[in-house]
Amino acid sequence: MSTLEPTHSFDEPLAQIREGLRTASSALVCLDFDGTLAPIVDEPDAATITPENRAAVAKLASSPAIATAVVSGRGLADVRDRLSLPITYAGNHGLELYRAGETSVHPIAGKRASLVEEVCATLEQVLAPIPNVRIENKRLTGTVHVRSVPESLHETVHRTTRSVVDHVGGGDLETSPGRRIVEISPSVPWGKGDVVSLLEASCLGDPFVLYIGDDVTDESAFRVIEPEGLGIHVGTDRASIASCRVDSPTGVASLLEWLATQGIDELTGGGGASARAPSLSTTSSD
Ligand SMILES: O=P(O)(O)OC[C@H]1O[C@H](O[C@H]2O[C@H](CO)[C@@H](O)[C@H](O)[C@H]2O)[C@H](O)[C@@H](O)[C@@H]1O
Repeated sequence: MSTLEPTHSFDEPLAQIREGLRTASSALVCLDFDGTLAPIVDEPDAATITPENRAAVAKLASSPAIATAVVSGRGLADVRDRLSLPITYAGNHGLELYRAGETSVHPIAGKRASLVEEVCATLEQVLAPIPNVRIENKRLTGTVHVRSVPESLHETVHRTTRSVVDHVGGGDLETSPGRRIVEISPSVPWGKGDVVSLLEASCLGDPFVLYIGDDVTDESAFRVIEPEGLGIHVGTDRASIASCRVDSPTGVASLLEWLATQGIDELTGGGGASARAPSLSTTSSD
């Protein structure tokens, strides 16, 4: 288990990325959206990728040597609209995937969308008295937001959500935690880690894989890519199994900008445009 403290020199993770890129035939860069490319905000609809992150992802997308994917808990159409860049997108924690012009949906999740719909509709009614609670129906999954709900009512929201999910879903749906949210998903053994493995398997040769994310659902992706690849946790508010971290979406932009310039040169053996080294730090193990 990793802890957030102490942080060490920035040279070690960068050296690992350089080495990984130098010895790989391709690279896969996977990015979470909320809290990674976009700062966390109170209103989910208002989340926006920072201009720096957009510019860096666009640069990465233009490199044939690097496959870039956004892997989000948001619905696929929602997250695609928020970037509108020609890359791969996995929505609903990997239950739906858009790549090379084609969309695929996890077959069991597709069949359980009506249950998610029913849970969301029920929660809209039973949670109506809770101030500022927000229910996001993402078709294959749902999210109950408590960020703006008074702290004293969080436990009520969590308990009510679990109870409705058990009642309507009867074992076909489950709940899991996120950043001031309760996620409602089909109980299938498929998450961000699985979709990242799928993307890795379809890369040319033996790719170097980087995954950058801030939320608990990103941990499954860190688990599948390390130690050959590198997991980068965004934030300072909780422990992560990722061996490296940056402190905010601003730090993510520096790293992506570095990847899109010097990183591509390491991968392709180019001469090297220089970019300022990003502020990466390693996290030590307990
Ligand atoms: O996997 P992600 O792309 O990080 O998506 C996870 C959830 O992100 C969104 O909620 C989070 O961001 C909101 C906007 O900043 C914030 O208000 C909320 O508290 C966060 O949990 C999104 O609304 C969810 O659907 C995603 O599952």
